[in-house]
Amino acid sequence: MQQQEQQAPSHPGLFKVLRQGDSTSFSSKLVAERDFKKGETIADLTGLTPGPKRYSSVQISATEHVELNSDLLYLNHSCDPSTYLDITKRAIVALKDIKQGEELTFFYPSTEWDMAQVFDCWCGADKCVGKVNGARHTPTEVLEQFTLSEHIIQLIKERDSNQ
Ligand SMILES: C[S@@+](CC[C@H](N)C(=O)[O-])C[C@H]1O[C@@H](n2cnc3c(N)ncnc32)[C@H](O)[C@@H]1O
Repeated sequence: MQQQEQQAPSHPGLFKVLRQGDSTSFSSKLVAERDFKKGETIADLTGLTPGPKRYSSVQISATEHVELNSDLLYLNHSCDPSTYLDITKRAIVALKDIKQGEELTFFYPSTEWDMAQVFDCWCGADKCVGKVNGARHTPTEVLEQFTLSEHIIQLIKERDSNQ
């Protein structure tokens, strides 16, 4: 899905898009509209549609990618993420207690093996990985610090057994 222009919020009361910059700066973000407890399901992932790998897609298996078709498009990457995408349960889940107004983020290599759009991370976390290009390009000891999707765990095993 392309950048959304002033559409009705997809998840009112849960999170909203904070639009900033222009469409080429990719600087908009998603913020919580209420508090969430660690482990809480923030929302189910519904309305997913299959498609090619793109900057906006999420990988759901070794070979499949989907578009989120909601404000979740604006979920940025962080190396100290506040959420993870539980691909098995099709849900976005809080990784820590989140306060209203805080940004919702996830660790992109937790779902993405080899990303379509590589970028230098702006998160500033102590353990920031720097260049974000997908789990394929990230050392196993770094990935092991994060909550990862089953398909990424499997792909890491295959990579490491071939070395
Ligand atoms: C699906 S978009 C996320 C929403 C995006 N911020 C926007 O305004 O459209 C993914 C893109 O956002 C940017 N992005 C997300 N997280 C980032 C981060 N931690 N550091 C730098 N750029 C990031 C990158 O350009 C990435 O390819």
